[in-house]
Amino acid sequence: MELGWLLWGAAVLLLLLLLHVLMELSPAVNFALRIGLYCLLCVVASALTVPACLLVNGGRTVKNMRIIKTVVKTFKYFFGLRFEVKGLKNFEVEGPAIIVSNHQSILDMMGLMEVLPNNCVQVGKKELMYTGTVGLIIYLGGVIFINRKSTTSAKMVMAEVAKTMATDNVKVWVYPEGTRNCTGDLLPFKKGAFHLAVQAQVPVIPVVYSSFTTFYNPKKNLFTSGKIKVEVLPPIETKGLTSDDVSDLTDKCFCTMRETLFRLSGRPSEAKDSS
Ligand SMILES: CCCCCCCCCCCCCCC(=O)SCCNC(=O)CCNC(=O)[C@H](O)C(C)(C)COP(=O)(O)OP(=O)(O)OC[C@H]1O[C@@H](n2cnc3c(N)ncnc32)[C@H](O)[C@@H]1OP(=O)(O)O
Ligand SMILES: CCCCCCCC/C=C\CCCCCCCC(=O)OC[C@@H](O)COP(=O)(O)O
Repeated sequence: MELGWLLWGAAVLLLLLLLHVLMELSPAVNFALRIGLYCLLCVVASALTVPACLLVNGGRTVKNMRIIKTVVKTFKYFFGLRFEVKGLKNFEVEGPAIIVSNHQSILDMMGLMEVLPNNCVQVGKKELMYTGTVGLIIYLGGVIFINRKSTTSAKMVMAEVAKTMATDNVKVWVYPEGTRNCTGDLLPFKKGAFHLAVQAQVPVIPVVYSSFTTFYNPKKNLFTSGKIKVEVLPPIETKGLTSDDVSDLTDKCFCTMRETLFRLSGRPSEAKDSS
């Protein structure tokens, strides 16, 4: 019996040593293992957090986000990530608001939880519901699911959210690029978030995360430790705006966020580029 345990111990040690050597030798193995660890953490942490959410809050509610946030905020220590946050005071608006931010990777969930204000739900693609325990925890957290393949259905869900935001007093977090983009720049913004803000007559609060490209790049199998700068920008008011103003509002927000992204990432702005 004792020899059996000893052999198991030796086997585990050998495996860890082998993984370490492979990680040192091959960037691809290093990347796959670190992403694998992140996914495993998400799956295991979700499985443990589901019962906590059910016991404390009884079912699907935005209040569960507080529990999820506490858990996810510990993940950064596994990957040597640091966050430098500025402008949290800008979240302190009276009542609901639309929060928009850039979306670079599945790692964004760590940055999201670093600054997430109370009573705030995210808009997510419906496919996330089918990711096992992760889908379950996201459902319990009150995430609003949209079908990106059907504009009509997505618009209907957003219109419903515009109606209930005020009564439920929730903030809604939208990734206006609509998909992940880790190029160090922004994709053109979809207009859903801005229609929502105008329909509900609530401010838009932009949040910008510096580019991950110095420490995370799937194409180059790069995933090391790193620092992420986060800035919560002043709210953009929408009182009195109509659907005719949505394009201008979208453009204004895009320009402000792009300028901030370049500044935070130490990249010269377009204006400086051309001079
Ligand atoms: C324990 C650990 C576990 C971890 C736990 C972590 C928990 C947190 C989970 C967080 C989940 C985060 C998930 C992130 C995502 O999934 S991002 C992807 C999904 N999100 C989005 O796509 C949002 C952004 N997209 C939009 O806003 C789109 O506009 C959308 C509403 C989806 C529609 O898209 P699409 O079909 O592509 O159409 P267009 O955008 O091109 O629009 C077409 C025309 O319609 C007009 N429009 C759009 N919306 C509206 C509206 N609400 N009302 C009226 N009109 C609307 C739009 O202006 C276009 O017309 P014009 O071209 O302007 O004439
Ligand atoms: C029974 C099924 C089991 C499935 C197991 C799947 C396990 C998944 C495990 C961990 C994943 C962690 C994900 C954390 C949440 C990430 C949310 C996110 O970033 O979604 C991407 C979405 O914004 C945009 O998607 P696309 O860029 O358009 O694509």
